[in-house]
Amino acid sequence: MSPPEPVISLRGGTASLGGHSVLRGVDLTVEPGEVVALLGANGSGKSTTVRAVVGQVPLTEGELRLFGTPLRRFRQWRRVGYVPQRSTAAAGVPATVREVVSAGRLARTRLRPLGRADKEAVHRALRLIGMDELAGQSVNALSGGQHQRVLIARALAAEPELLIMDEPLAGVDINSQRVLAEALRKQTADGASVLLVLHELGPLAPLIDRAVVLERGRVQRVDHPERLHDVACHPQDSGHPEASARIETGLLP
Ligand SMILES: Nc1ncnc2c1ncn2[C@@H]1O[C@H](COP(=O)(O)OP(=O)(O)OP(=O)(O)O)[C@@H](O)[C@H]1O
Repeated sequence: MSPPEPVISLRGGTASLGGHSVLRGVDLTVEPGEVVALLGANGSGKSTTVRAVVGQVPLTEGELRLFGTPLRRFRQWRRVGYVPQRSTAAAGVPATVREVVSAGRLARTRLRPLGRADKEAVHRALRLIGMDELAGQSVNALSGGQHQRVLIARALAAEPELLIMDEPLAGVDINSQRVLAEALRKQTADGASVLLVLHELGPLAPLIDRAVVLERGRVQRVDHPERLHDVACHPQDSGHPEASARIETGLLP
């Protein structure tokens, strides 16, 4: 039997934005069930890499496959959940938390009314992310961190096999970070694969199988869990006093 195809396979990904070369030959693989973190300093190309993976930034060179299918032929977007870098896309819309999270089912329902399975998936996502008590509240009454959690719940409601999140911890307090870590642990236990852009690993550290560190649009290095765990959890023991600061920029010693 041949091994399963990687969920994401990017080879030599090259892209330009506004006439500037932003990705310069990025290789990135996410195997089924893996949790991969993309780290790196501001402007190193993390968001552009994930936007290329979801087809929002065209590659000028390189090859990208999702679930084994070249991107140009890939149509199964309901298998992919994407949470963009902190956005207020839902603000200003006269909608409740539940309604925004229900939008995560659109790729499955195609504007048909939500069925029982859809409602259950929405309820599960709200509970997973600790927003069930706020389900009936207007999204305009939410704080920035709560907003971020709603967008994460919207992605989870789609029950994606691949979850891609760009800085999901930004502006989210430590308790909510733990809630998110637990939600992700459950997703991966159910077989989901995850690609995360992070500045700090925080409570997500134990979940991460591999960290790909970008520098100026290239992969600078790939780190494995033992090392990540040591540096994230015991920076003072790593022999590098600035280790905890460095992990925030992806510049591990
Ligand atoms: N729309 C755009 N037009 C021109 N340049 C852009 C555009 N978007 C991003 N860039 C540039 O591309 C480079 C990579 O940006 P990107 O957002 O991918 O970095 P990042 O690693 O995600 O950074 P951060 O940690 O700050 O979010 C940066 O130099 C940025 O200025």
